[in-house]
Amino acid sequence: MTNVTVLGSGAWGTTFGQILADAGNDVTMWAIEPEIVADIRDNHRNSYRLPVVEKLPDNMTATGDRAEAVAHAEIIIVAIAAQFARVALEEFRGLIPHDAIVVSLMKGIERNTGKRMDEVVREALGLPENRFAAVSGPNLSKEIARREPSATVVASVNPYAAARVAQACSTSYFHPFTSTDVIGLELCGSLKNVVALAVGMARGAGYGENTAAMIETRGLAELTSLGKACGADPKTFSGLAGVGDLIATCGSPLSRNYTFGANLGKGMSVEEATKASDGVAEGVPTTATVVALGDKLGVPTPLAAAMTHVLEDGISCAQMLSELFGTEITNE
Ligand SMILES: NC(=O)C1=CN([C@@H]2O[C@H](COP(=O)(O)OP(=O)(O)OC[C@H]3O[C@@H](n4cnc5c(N)ncnc54)[C@H](OP(=O)(O)O)[C@@H]3O)[C@@H](O)[C@H]2O)C=CC1
Ligand SMILES: O=C(CO)COP(=O)(O)O
Repeated sequence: MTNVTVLGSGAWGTTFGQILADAGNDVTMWAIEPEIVADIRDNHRNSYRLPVVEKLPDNMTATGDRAEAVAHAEIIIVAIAAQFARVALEEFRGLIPHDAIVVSLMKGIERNTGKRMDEVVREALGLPENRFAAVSGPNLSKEIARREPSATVVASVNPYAAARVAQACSTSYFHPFTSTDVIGLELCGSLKNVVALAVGMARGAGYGENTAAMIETRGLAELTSLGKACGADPKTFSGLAGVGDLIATCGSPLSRNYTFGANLGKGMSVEEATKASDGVAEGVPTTATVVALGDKLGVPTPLAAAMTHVLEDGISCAQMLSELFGTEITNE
């Protein structure tokens, strides 16, 4: 049994808390909103962010007090919307036990710095690399909340930390694999959201399997070249966190990114799609950072570039696809 604290009680944070509790750990959820804290602590529910679960496990509680939340934590999980992670975590600096492992579940890139979540978490908390792990994979929260079988990847440069986190979140329905490729894992999770926005948009506009497969495959190629240029292990891109998550996210209306894109494809504006979204669609703020990263590293990112024109200039799905093709015939 391990004391685990989850910072952020959104859909995935709460679901992951349930996994950890099912695995036999004592779980403390932290949320910024007092009514979410009270709901989890007193009613064993999170009716605000995860109403699909009727009763959360008994070994799962909540607090809104930062110091109390992390005081006895051996593992601290971070599941906060990526653009707010830094500001939220800076409040925990100095409160984290000196030997706790900190784990990011987040899938996004910080908009004003272009930094990955491993970098943001470590900078905000002053955390050494060997106490950080990232978790990413095809993990649609609502399916896992219903305890449907699924798998994920836990990556850390410290194999002991990865194994410890994997052990803590291993249940009969949730199977973690380990990896040392933190950069690859972070990029897979962040970039597949951009691809899911585009696939969702094509679906919303009424296009079928060929168009979806074309966007997914070109998106994977983009993700792989950018990842390689950042120093990721190319094998990660064909694994669960890469192709696996791409298949899940691009194929499901349970994905907020897919749904956001689908709403754009049906004719909603970015503002309307944001209002309609059931939680954070991380691909939206991440798309422009992908283009900037590609520019910096000299890697073409035609899909992300076309999607920035959707998000910033409101171009249609047909225009986005025509931008993606370009005018030249090239080698695949
Ligand atoms: N849902 C999923 O299926 C999966 C999600 N992820 C990733 O996990 C991360 C969290 O996703 P998810 O839980 O689903 O998102 P939700 O939209 O359900 O929740 C977002 C969370 O961020 C918190 N938050 C936002 N701003 C702040 C702030 N300033 N300070 C503190 N907390 C803040 C919210 O708090 P509050 O509720 O109080 O507003 C909430 O707990 C994302 O990066 C996502 O990509 C990864 C795998 C699967
Ligand atoms: O990352 C996810 C599935 O692996 C969840 O995707 P969304 O954030 O688009 O809902």
